[in-house]
Amino acid sequence: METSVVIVAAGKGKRMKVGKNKIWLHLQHKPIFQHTVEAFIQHPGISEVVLVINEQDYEDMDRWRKSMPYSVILAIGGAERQDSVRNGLEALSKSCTHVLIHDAARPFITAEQISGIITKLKDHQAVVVAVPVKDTIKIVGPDGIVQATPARESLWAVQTPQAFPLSLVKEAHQFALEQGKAGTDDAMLVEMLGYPVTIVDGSYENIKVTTPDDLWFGEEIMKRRLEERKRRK
Ligand SMILES: Nc1ccn([C@@H]2O[C@H](COP(=O)(O)OP(=O)(O)OP(=O)(O)O)[C@@H](O)[C@H]2O)c(=O)n1
Ligand SMILES: C[C@](O)(CO)[C@H](O)COP(=O)(O)O
Repeated sequence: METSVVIVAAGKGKRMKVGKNKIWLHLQHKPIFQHTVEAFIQHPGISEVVLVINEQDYEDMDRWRKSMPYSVILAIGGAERQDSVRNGLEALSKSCTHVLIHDAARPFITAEQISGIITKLKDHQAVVVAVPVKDTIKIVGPDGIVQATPARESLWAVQTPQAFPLSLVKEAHQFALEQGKAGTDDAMLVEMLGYPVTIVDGSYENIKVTTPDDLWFGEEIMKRRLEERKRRK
């Protein structure tokens, strides 16, 4: 089993409202995407890292990559996240058998969570990190009227990483492309092929930095983790 990671960083960051791709914003003096890349690069279970970026970020990203003491493969993203993932999968080396797919915008992923998903992948087809939802979720119609309230016990908020055998996730993306299907995560495309997807416990800290309020929350998480690390030394 040779496991790689595809980290997608080719979004626009529109909801962050800073006029540029949010992955360049800093948390604890480091760009968001660098925290994410380092979580995987330092993990013994990960063989290679493919970072999917915007074409217009290529020059800056190439400069950043050359200044780092580790190797990252760059690939160019597409219009939607699904297109970026597909391009990233194509950039993986021939020896790769399994892949984790992760959002660059989730820099709080830990080594323990990466290990957990890799271990689970040894005897499951598809594995996603998720947490039970804390709020009551309602299905609301376009008229603003509540249509249903699903039982909370069965609702999980799904995060990344999501992990798959490479051949399976490639087949799922190819199927979606041919059928014109879109999924908001990669597991959804695998579900369309009829394969079971298994949950592994995530963390409420593994947020996707999406809106401005996520930045101050993220700073607090990073600061606390750094202090804990210092205390342990
Ligand atoms: N065409 C796209 C769209 C998204 N992403 C990546 O997918 C992850 C999750 O997407 P999201 O947080 O929604 O990022 P953005 O698309 O950048 O945000 P927004 O929807 O606010 O523009 C991010 O790491 C983002 O860079 C990508 O690689 N290619
Ligand atoms: C893949 C994902 O992070 C799982 O929660 C999420 O669906 C990405 O969503 P977005 O549409 O890119 O915000």
